[in-house]
Amino acid sequence: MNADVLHIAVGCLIDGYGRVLIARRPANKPGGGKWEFPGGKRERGESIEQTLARELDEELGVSLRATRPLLRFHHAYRDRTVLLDIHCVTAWTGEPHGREGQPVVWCEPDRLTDYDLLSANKPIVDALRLPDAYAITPEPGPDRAAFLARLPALIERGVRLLRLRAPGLADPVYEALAREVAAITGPAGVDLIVDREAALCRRVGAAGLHWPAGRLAAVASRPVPPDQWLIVSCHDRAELRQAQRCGADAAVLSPVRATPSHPDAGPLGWPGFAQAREDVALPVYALGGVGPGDLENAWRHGAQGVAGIRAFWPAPV
Ligand SMILES: Nc1nc2c([nH]c(=O)n2[C@@H]2O[C@H](COP(=O)(O)OP(=O)(O)OP(=O)(O)O)[C@@H](O)[C@H]2O)c(=O)[nH]1
Ligand SMILES: [Mg+2]
Repeated sequence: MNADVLHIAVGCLIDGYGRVLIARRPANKPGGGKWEFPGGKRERGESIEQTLARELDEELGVSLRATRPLLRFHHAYRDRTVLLDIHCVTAWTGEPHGREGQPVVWCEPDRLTDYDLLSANKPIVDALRLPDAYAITPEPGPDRAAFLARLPALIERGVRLLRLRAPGLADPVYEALAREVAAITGPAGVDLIVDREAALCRRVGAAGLHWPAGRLAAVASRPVPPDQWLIVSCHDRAELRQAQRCGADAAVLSPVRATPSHPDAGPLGWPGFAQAREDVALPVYALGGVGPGDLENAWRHGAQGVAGIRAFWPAPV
């Protein structure tokens, strides 16, 4: 690693209510007065896990018990470049407090944007707000009532992010169905992600838009406002990087394994997945022959979580 790059261990403590701990940086440090996730610089001879443990002890007075990687990316500030190595911390001992006199706050992920965070932290906030599963619908088929009747079971299973994928439907038919799906998912707190036009996303009251990488590359600017998700389908590192440049919030990278729906696409495998998503400042879901049972493995390979159709979609009721 370049010696001029500061390697930083960052810890996102998550409590039993799903809240995250943030701290206010002292005025005399770079980015003073802004909010951050606790952490600090790796010292010579330390592993990044050791740095994380030391920094969270020094800054918060806690001992780590369970962590997992969340994101890892470079960010260039005007005066310094950092490699942020971000981990979720889900178990610890000790009561976290600002040991260096810094104010600390427990914050719901959706409220993090109310705080003036360090400017590198946008992807971290997105990763904390997004769930670890992204469910995608199969083609709805001719019986729309039967299709809609399967949604409650999906919600029951804890799905919080759902893409309505129906390439076989004409635009007006798709839009009408999207409204019906939104009427079920909205009250249940599920974020519905739609395909097609950004204006359709607004009209049906969806939470965001899903586009293939090529479509995003062809427009001049991000097609949705900051309060709607923009999730992009990618198949390699170049597409992920481009999605990041074009202002995407998250990506789906596929196929991890060969699937019946895409038998000809060469699978990435987990090492290929990890390599392609390395140093991309976006939460990236793994797609293609994976499901909830792959979650731990997906995290270890740099994924936000798993995405899929078959693995999530309940059997007909
Ligand atoms: N801890 C932390 N650092 C971050 C975050 N985001 C981000 O860009 N950084 C950058 O990473 C670097 C972290 O350095 P730090 O000041 O926390 O380092 P430290 O705890 O070792 O402080 P020290 O220099 O007083 O010993 C800073 O340049 C900071 O701007 C974040 O969320 N948490
Ligand atoms: Mg620090």
